[in-house]
Amino acid sequence: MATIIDGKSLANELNKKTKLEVEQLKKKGIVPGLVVIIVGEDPASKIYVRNKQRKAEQLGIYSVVEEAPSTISEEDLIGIVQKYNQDPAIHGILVQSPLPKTMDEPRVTRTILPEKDVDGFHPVNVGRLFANLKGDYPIACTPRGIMTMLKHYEIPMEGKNAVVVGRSNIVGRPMMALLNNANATVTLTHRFTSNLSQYTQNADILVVATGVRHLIKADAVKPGATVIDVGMDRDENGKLTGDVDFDHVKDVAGFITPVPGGVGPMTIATLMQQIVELAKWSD
Ligand SMILES: NC(=O)C1=CN([C@@H]2O[C@H](COP(=O)(O)OP(=O)(O)OC[C@H]3O[C@@H](n4cnc5c(N)ncnc54)[C@H](OP(=O)(O)O)[C@@H]3O)[C@@H](O)[C@H]2O)C=CC1
Ligand SMILES: Nc1nc(=O)c2c([nH]1)NC[C@@H]1CN(c3ccc(C(=O)N[C@@H](CCC(=O)O)C(=O)O)cc3)C=[N+]21
Repeated sequence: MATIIDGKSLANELNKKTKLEVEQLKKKGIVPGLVVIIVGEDPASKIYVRNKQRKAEQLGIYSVVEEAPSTISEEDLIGIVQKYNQDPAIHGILVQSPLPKTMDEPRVTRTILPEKDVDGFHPVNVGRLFANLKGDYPIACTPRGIMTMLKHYEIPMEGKNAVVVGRSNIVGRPMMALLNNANATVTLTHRFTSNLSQYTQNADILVVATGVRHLIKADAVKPGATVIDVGMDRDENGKLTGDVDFDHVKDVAGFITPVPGGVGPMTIATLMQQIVELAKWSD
């Protein structure tokens, strides 16, 4: 049976380090500050935002939640972002995704100053990542958190076959770049990939982020592979589950992340890590 990658306990460790960093910064008179901007009333989004705020407060990070109605205009939303661009108490700005369909989400993202872009979604930061630039810049939290897990469990990446399923700007694309920068041979697959399992069966590292419940079954996984499940799906009883058929894949894989308790907590912990880094870099 596979080793279960314990995202929750790794996230706890990372959060402890972050808390110490916050204490150090406070001695220098810097209080890391985060604003989460949420548009509309989606209950799932609201829960995530509340979780982020609670975690920030636990770690001593100053945290603001800005709730806007779904009827807000794009100009007014951009106005809110600009207000926090100017606010010296705020080091990280997160606009919760997705925005209402009528909005040009990339345009809103571009309005965030790259040095306050805690999600790493601004094209300047995406460009830095894709060019594998060294130096200090934010990176999308979910893929970065996954890299932290892979490193912690000493999963070899160099020269390995990595397959990413899903190509969103939040997960799949930055994941592709990070694995490539770590010298894996990366294949990026998506909805139009024909014969998906032909690729996944060849993966030493398989990262799945589609939102399709149990898309990946045991016969699609190479024995001994590392399987990272980003999906946050609901089964017929409303229970949280992933894009990977965990109960069967765990008998084939070498390492596997559970849902919940895998990638999710690492995403939040990485977000906290990155606010503190942004605060440090702004000094
Ligand atoms: N735990 C965490 O921290 C996070 C979890 N999530 C979860 O991860 C999942 C994915 O999120 P996100 O990346 O934002 O999703 P998106 O909906 O933005 O993207 C989904 C991607 O999956 C691809 N896809 C859809 N169906 C298939 C299929 N049958 N075969 C192969 N590829 C397919 C799509 O392809 P195409 O581009 O061709 O349409 C697309 O690239 C969701 O469940 C989300 O809730 C997301 C972010 C963070
Ligand atoms: N601008 C922006 N940045 C994001 O990082 C972002 C976003 N928008 N929109 C939505 C997705 C989703 N996302 C998750 C974060 C934590 C958990 C998480 O903590 N999950 C727990 C369980 C939570 C539960 O029980 O419901 C777990 O997997 O154990 C899940 C999903 C961040 N996202």
